[in-house]
Amino acid sequence: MSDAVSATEPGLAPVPRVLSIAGTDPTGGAGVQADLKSVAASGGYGMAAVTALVAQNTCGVRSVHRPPPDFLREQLVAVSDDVQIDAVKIGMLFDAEIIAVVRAWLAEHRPPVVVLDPVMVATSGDHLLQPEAEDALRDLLPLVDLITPNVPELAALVSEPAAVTWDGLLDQARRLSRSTGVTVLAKGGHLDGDEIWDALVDASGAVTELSTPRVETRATHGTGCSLSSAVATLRVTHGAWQPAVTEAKRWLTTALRAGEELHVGQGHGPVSHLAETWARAGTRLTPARLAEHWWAQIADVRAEIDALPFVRALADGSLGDDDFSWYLAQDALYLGDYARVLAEASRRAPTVSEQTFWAGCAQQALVTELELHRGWLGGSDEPETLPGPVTTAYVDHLLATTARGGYAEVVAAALPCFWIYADVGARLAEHRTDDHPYAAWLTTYADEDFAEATARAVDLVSTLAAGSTPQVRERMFAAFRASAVLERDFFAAPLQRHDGSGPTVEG
Ligand SMILES: Nc1ncnc2c1ncn2[C@@H]1O[C@H](COP(=O)(O)OP(=O)(O)O)[C@@H](O)[C@H]1O
Ligand SMILES: Cc1ncc(COP(=O)(O)OP(=O)(O)O)c(N)n1
Repeated sequence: MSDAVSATEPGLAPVPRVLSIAGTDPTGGAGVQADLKSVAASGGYGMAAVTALVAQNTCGVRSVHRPPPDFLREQLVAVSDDVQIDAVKIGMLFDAEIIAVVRAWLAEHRPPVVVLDPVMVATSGDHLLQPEAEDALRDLLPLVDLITPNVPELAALVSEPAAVTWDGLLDQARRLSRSTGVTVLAKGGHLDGDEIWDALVDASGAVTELSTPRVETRATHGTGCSLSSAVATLRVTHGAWQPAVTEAKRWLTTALRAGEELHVGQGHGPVSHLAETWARAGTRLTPARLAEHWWAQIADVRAEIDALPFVRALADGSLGDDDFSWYLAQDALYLGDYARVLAEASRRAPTVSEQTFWAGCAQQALVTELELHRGWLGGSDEPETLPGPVTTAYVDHLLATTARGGYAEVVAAALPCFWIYADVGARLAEHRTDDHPYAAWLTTYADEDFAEATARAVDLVSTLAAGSTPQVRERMFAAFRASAVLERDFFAAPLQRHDGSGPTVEG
């Protein structure tokens, strides 16, 4: 049975239908293009009526074409004649004639939620509202439910110089809210500091402050547009401003953090509106990239293994017989339980092909265990050596993962024994010479079937991880890394047992 949530499952909140009334940005970072992505990322259905066409990119505005105001009226009426609008976000209005059209339409239709981002001057310094239209914009304010000015916009709306302190900004926001009767979201992004403060201020003077760490990035184009349209959408879902703003800011911070990954433009690039959605769906993950990433994430452990005295002594042949035999005995003990874990992976496997693969690996682990006893350890099928603390810790980790975790975590925990062993083994095998004391053992590392099984195991686990939720993927990686650390300790144990130091399992 699929565990996907049906798009029409009872109990889900209805999808907010959100109309953006704004200008355009052909590079997609600001204006209606940003609004549509922000609405979608916030769970809404986005619509757009265009006020002005702006030739701009991440470096600045080149020119503005304002279509006849009547055509904006036609767009608005076409939407409202047909669609029940749950929220409106208003952005760039450009001049008094456009403002008059929006004002008349709002007065007639009164959508339940109206958010106004009083766009005036772009970061590049270009005017997106003609200065002589500021009075018309002020007159529009009482018709909206939330105003979201940045520092210079708030200053312009209260006809004062820009605030330079947080208290100064709050004071202006209080006065704007009191004079208009409208809640204000004052944005402090233009003030200095490692923390960015924003505040919701309502007409009664009540203030809710919200802070986020400043994201060090050049990708800040369109943050105001994106935040206001996300807030409009989330206000419909949550029914109140504070949770809507809190959620929108959390989302925007993630989008800001991922903005530079988009490599859009040479100036101030856009935020990555859908970063969170892509991460949740694993859209940008391929099994190959994930495998590369996991391998890189254990580079420290792999380097420590290569530097271990045991591995070096095995390579140059200086390893003592006793230590070598002890290592083989521990390996045999480990393999007996490792085979049980692989058999359990086979039992839980979702496809016959995976079931067969893990069952084959379990059988091979047992064959190798028997070969160790009968060949290398000279005789009995029964172990004579007791498991050392690292062997016990490693086996306990695998068995606990099997007991508590799902299939995905079990196979992730099982992977380092293939992958690290094959990797270290391939390098050790290069040291084989005819007179090497461990020549026969080093030959076993070059086994082609094991290399093939390792490649299949890496592919199966990385495919599973790439298709899992971030939570499951995180648990898989934790199980994988813990096994990698225990692999290291397993290689360290034969010589460490002489100096009494124990395993160094990470918490
Ligand atoms: N570098 C940043 N790190 C974190 N949040 C930011 C950053 N820049 C802007 N923001 C947030 O984005 C929103 C809009 O920012 P702001 O720069 O104040 O307005 P505008 O984009 O309208 O000029 C605010 O909520 C602000 O806190
Ligand atoms: C069409 C259009 N609308 C608004 C803006 C300004 O966007 P904003 O979110 O205030 O972001 P920046 O000015 O910081 O990019 C715009 N550039 N274009």
